[in-house]
Amino acid sequence: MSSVGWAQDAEQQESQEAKVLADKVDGLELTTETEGETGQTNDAPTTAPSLPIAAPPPPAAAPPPLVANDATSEEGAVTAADLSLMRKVMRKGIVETKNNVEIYQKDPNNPLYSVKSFEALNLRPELLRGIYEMGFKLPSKIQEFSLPTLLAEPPSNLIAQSQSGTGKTAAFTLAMLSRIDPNKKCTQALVVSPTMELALQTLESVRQMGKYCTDITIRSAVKGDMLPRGQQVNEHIVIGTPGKLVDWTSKYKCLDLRSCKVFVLDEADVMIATQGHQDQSVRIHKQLPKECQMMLFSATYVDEVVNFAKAIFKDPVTFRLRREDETLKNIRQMYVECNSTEEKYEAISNIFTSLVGSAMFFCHTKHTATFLAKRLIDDGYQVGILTGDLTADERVKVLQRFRDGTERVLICTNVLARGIDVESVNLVVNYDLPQHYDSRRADTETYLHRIGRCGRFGKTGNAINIVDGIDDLRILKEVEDHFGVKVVKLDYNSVEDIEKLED
Ligand SMILES: Nc1ncnc2c1ncn2[C@@H]1O[C@H](COP(=O)(O)OP(=O)(O)OP(=O)(O)O)[C@@H](O)[C@H]1O
Repeated sequence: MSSVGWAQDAEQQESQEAKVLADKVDGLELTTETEGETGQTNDAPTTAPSLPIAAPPPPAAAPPPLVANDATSEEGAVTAADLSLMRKVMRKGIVETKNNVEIYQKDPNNPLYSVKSFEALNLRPELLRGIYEMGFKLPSKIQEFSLPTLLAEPPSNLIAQSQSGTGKTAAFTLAMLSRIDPNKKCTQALVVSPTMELALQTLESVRQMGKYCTDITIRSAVKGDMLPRGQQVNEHIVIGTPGKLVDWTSKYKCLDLRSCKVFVLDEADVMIATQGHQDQSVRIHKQLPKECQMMLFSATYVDEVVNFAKAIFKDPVTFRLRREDETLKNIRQMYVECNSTEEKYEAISNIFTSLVGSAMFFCHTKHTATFLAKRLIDDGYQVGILTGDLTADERVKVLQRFRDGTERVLICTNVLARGIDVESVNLVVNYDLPQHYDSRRADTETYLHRIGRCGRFGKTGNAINIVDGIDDLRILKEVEDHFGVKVVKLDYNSVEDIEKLED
């Protein structure tokens, strides 16, 4: 779904998806929103939309009491011994995590490694104050590499790849904040994100890093944001989704990009690879001045996407990873073999029972996510569910509850596969393996992004794939071959394999 081929025509894609998935693949906000949601209105002014401020996540090592199914099964997909192994592995991960970052930042082969300090990157004192207050000590590799490139004069365009959770957001945020001239009251930087959740999360990161740049203004442009009729956006930084930004720039003409100096395409590969997003991104791009600096970031890129980007963005500096470096060693990848939907459910409820920390369970469709959430809730488990079916307000609330630790399990679709950063998440479960439903091949990019919701910035993470049948085993094998990794079967006999995974 995420990369149906960037050259594929939108109609063809829609009809294929309609045929293949009656209940619709969820994950990307492709459509232009309805006028009521998007347009200018005569409603009370909402120029500064109230946005959630991320609360610090609860300590991961203090799991709340389990709700139901506390007894572990002795038979079936996951045995009691497997579960106790998993609990042990997860607990061990939480203890190790505390010391990981400092160790990793001294290892030249690690993506968090750096030789320079933030001071040596010539950042403004206000920005240094902001990032030190966030607890950052040293830059990661992508920050150390990209910031000097992005801040050099004349500005260069950049296409950058770095593993999930290695600080790409801070890299472009610091560059963007450095380039704003607060004396000019107009939009000077635009960030385009594939989903509302990611746009709002980025907004919050920019707020935190820019906390001491008090003269810089920021706003979102996502589903539910409205402007009073006739009002123009004049915030220095605007962060939004493509549909809303196209509406504001082309339809309502309330966002003028002629003074924009920085354009960030976050999750650039999916923005280019998905036809609807590509069209919208190109439309926005056309309104930017020629000299506007382009910054493209993602954890995954296929060659066609990079070639397309290189053709559009003038002389970009490119920073790519080798395939074998794309996966993070601090995420243990495992699988559980099941033989029916019933066994899948049993595995899921057992995993729930052994949970330490927080988890995201990924389903391919809204329909499956709803089914799974309902069944778990009926059985007494406390879970959150987030799919594209919810209203903007509901989505914000559900994610906030998960960040706060009110629910420790969030059942979701690919809407949350990319970019979402919730510190307490130490387990990702693929209830459905990510695949391209047209070709039935593994969707390796989505796989990487999904598992990247844990194991962030040096933390230890666990990914469990629920495998049901021969097709799933084949998909898992494709994942292994693509990344050159071993996904270990979760059973008691593989304890050594599992513990070895991150050594
Ligand atoms: N230099 C740093 N020191 C400590 N923590 C950092 C540093 N840079 C970023 N972080 C933290 O690491 C986490 C992951 O960063 P971020 O979300 O930017 O990763 P990313 O590379 O954009 O991931 P993804 O590919 O999933 O979008 C965040 O919580 C962020 O605050």
